[in-house]
Amino acid sequence: MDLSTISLSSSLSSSLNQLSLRPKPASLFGIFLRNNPPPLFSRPNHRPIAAALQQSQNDDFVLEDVPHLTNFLPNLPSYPNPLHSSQAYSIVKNTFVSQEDVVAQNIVIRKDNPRGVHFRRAGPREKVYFKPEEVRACIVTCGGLCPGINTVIREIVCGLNNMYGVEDILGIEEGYRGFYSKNTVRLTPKVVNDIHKRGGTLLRTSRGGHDTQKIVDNIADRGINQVYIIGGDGTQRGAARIYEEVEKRGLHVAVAGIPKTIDNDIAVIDKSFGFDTAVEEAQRAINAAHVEVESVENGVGIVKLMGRYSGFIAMFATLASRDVDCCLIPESPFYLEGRGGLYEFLDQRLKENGHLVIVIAEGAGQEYVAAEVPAVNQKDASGNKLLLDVGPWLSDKIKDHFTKAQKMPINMKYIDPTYMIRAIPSNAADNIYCTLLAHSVVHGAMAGYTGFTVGPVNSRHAYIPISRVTEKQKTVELTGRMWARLLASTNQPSFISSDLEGVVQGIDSLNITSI
Ligand SMILES: Nc1ncnc2c1ncn2[C@@H]1O[C@H](COP(=O)(O)OP(=O)(O)OP(=O)(O)O)[C@@H](O)[C@H]1O
Ligand SMILES: O=P(O)(O)OC[C@H]1O[C@](O)(CO)[C@@H](O)[C@@H]1O
Ligand SMILES: [Mg+2]
Repeated sequence: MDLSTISLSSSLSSSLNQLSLRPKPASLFGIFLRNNPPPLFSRPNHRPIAAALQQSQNDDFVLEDVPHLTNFLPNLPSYPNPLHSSQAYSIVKNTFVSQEDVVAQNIVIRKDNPRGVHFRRAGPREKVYFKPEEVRACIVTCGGLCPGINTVIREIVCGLNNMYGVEDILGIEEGYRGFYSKNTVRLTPKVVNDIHKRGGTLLRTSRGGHDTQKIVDNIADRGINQVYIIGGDGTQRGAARIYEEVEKRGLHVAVAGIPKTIDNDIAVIDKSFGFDTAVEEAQRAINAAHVEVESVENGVGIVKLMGRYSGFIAMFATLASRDVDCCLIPESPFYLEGRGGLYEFLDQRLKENGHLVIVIAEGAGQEYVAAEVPAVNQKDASGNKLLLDVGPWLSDKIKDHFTKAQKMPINMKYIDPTYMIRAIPSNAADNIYCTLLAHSVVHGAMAGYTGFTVGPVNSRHAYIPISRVTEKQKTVELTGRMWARLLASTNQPSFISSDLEGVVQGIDSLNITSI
């Protein structure tokens, strides 16, 4: 295959760019961090952390710390954590997380490896920086829907109330613009009691409308002193700007982000809440497609799943199903014609089995669709590029191939369950996950941390600088074992020609860590 005929999809080139040619020794990295802290890197305000940083001079232990209110309000008083007298927590052996407890970002290391990046462990601290009776908290939800948003809302409200005795909790309606264009709603354990059984968000959501000055003016005017922001990468960028403005104004306000997106494209954390529910629900659509196509002659099923820039839902739904013959994702190129192309594969698979199922992420193949339909280049209210609909495009291309080129009629069944999958309530596992997320973020804000997000890093919840989760979108690693497992399970072509394969393998053999 002539390499020049494969225009590297933007997602493939970004995948290959993932493998940066960065020198290994983390001591450079460690020194880099200490001398060039990320924007929200705070000066340590606790003796133990300073000691840890001192320690890092020796063994490249790097703490990516999160800001604390005392960084810019040094005389802020602290109080004993009310959990000291909580009946539920009184039997817990180590109720409080030590200031020295950190979570390692890399847990597969070798004896001589530097210890690398660590984050503060999430959880209750001995001291809090808010009197419960003085807390006025608010919760806002932004961006696309995802299973579990209501569970996070519920557990923030119940966590604040049951663990810390906080009564004054407000809901901001319809995303960021709700701060300055809507009345607030009061949230109590009674109001949120059963919302976890419903999909969507009790507070409604929106895109666009982020006006940092107007939002912070409103926070100050309303006397709000804790802000819980549930949203994806865009929302968290907005949360960072709110935190920076709050710090600039010297307000006693904790700003905390809870990462949310069905695409699971949030960096650093193991996975985003609702992702497992979405993968589970996608099985119903894939199964329906498989039943349809195996019940007719030459049945071809296409199921389009969400995944604007990252193909995690498509990849995991395919691996879970085992009824999928080909999975197409934004990160991996594919081409239709010629040796090793999709048509060749479909011809062969239809001859072998008489039916097949394709799963395609909505962000896959955009450059091919754009080559055939007038570019729209429209953006949504948040500035995200609107996708061209690759599902019907692929369905038509395959139908044309078989009816015109192969003179063989096929039975095409196209299913688009994208919104069905993200509008459902979270499953049991995600409900537990959402509860831990909500408790972690409440403990963090009460302990005076701010400008942070929260999530599991190697399955231990940690406080992560917002800049870390927004610096890049997490994408599927084409040279990773999970994608290899997928290729082995579907037996689909890799669509990476032998010429390019050499390049990708070469990068791999240099044992370059992908960022
Ligand atoms: N760079 C940014 N700075 C400030 N605010 C932003 C930024 N990017 C997005 N926002 C705001 O965050 C909110 C949500 O952003 P967006 O629509 O991109 O969804 P998201 O949070 O990325 O979630 P998802 O990807 O799951 O849909 C919007 O109100 C948008 O105005
Ligand atoms: O919610 P909207 O504006 O229809 O946008 C849909 C997009 O939102 C997401 O669900 C999350 O970003 C994407 O997977 C999808 O492309
Ligand atoms: Mg987003």
